[in-house]
Amino acid sequence: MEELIGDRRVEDERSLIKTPSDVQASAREHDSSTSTRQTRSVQRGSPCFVYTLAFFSALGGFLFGYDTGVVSGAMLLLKREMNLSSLWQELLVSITVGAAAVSSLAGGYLNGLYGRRICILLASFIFSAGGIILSVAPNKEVLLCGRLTVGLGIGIASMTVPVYIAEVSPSELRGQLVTINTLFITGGQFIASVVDGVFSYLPHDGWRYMLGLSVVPAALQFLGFLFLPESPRWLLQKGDTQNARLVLSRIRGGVNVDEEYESIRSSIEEEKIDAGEGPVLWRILTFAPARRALIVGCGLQMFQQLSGINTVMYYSATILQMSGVQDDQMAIWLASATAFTNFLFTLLGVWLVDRVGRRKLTLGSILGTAASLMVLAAGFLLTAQASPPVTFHPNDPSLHNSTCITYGFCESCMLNPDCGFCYGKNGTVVIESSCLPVDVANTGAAAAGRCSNGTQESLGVFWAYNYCPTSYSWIVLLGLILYLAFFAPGMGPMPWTVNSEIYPLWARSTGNACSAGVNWICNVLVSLTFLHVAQFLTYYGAFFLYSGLALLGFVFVVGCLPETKGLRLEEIEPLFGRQLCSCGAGGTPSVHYTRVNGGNYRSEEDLTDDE
Ligand SMILES: O[C@H]1[C@H](O)[C@@H](O)[C@H](O)[C@@H](O)[C@H]1O
Repeated sequence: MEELIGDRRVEDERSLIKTPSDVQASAREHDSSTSTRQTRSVQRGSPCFVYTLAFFSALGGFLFGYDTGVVSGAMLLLKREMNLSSLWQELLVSITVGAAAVSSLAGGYLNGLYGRRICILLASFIFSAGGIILSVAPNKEVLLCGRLTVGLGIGIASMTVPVYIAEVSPSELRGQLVTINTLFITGGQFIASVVDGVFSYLPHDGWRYMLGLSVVPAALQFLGFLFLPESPRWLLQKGDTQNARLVLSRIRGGVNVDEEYESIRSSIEEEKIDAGEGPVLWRILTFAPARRALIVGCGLQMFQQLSGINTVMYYSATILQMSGVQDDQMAIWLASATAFTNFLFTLLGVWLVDRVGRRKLTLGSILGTAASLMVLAAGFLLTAQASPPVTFHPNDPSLHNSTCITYGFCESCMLNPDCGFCYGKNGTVVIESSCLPVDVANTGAAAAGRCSNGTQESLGVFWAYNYCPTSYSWIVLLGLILYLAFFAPGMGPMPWTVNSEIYPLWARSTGNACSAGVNWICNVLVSLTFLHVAQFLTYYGAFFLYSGLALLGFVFVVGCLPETKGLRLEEIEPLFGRQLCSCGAGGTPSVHYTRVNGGNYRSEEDLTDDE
């Protein structure tokens, strides 16, 4: 070991011999000292340029949100105009998420090799090409091609943008600026729902505008990034020291960047030794602190999706319909209201992240998410228990072969996606109710019988697809609002923010690629299985399940997520020097990684570290 320490410079050693508790103590110091933060900002100069960089990069987040959000409204029109079967509808929705999963993994390799800037340019180019293909598509095969193309863009953007923003931001603004990316994701989802609403009134080709409009932000981002710089950390890693210093000083508003530059440079020197030999993923898996960071990063992304955000968003229009909004045209605007609430509460997250820190924000958010899911589930449970019986059996011979007419209660009827509940009302009491097959081209009406024109309040006929009339809808609505209020500020953005900062530079691209891949894979899994889970466990069972998974996530965060607020990216690695699932705890670590100018040397206790 002595030989290894050898002739390296002593000053590097001083800054790098840190135990995890030292680093956490420095985080706490930072926490308590607002004046330090202010002094740091003054030293850093105006963050105006950094905000510009964050804005143009976060357009990638906007496109991620827009392209995943816009498809639901576009599909309503497409299925009629192109006569799409449900298999084609599912294909068009899930191919984008599937392609994002694959390209986020590939994005790790591209990021390491060509840099963040090239990857963002590539993503915006792909987004533009995808938007053009979608807007001119003559048939469903070309549409599929376009959806696949935008998915490739989303995957690359989703893993590159947070990394780029984290690497250009000063530490005291990093949390806020990376979280702005998630604000743009939810903003993109909201704008997509408004665009869906506006163009749904066009009799023809409305979907072309919905899908094609994404070209505008994509082209803006492409043009912007032609003039914006590469991440100074990536430049330094590639040995381009001159440009790295220039870019850093430009980003920091021309103030003296010697200290920051030196700290990044010496950390990169250190990492050359940490990094070892072989493929990066292998090196991450065999180097304990990087491996632990990867487990924490992937775990957070997994629990984000397993808490059911995309299911709740998707199901929100129905939840709101349950609460009494019967007008079908309204459904699309109701989805906008949910998307707006998600956006609004993400804004709260931007405000909180550098004030309360990542750990507290995530803990509060996931606990509240679990509790709100229980409220949602309880609402569905009460609704199921009070489910109205089927009392009216229509004589129409075309219905005799339908399984829908075999159901005795609304609950079992609505759990079959081919059926809906048609009923009348006497005050608040449901009367003359039947279970009828749904019109496949328009789920707002039955295929035959009294409800074949959908709900007609003037005639006293009501059509409920996917839900049952209930007086407990207020509990479900309360659950939905609480869910968004808790999820959006913490569990929505924190997995992206934390992942952008916990890996050492040599492992950052690959670490983010893997965790973004986990996010997309879990996203596909949850959305593809939701209807089956609901049929098997009923809706309340499904939401109780998500709530249980969120509680599991809470335990994971309590044990494993260290606080990274206020620390420089180079100061974060030692936080993962202790055994996994004691990262969150204070006190003296049982395992020491002593960084002596170049290596993380395992102390004796570490030999027992086998997480
Ligand atoms: O962080 C985002 C955000 O919360 C979105 O609303 C959600 O659709 C995405 O899946 C998630 O990754």
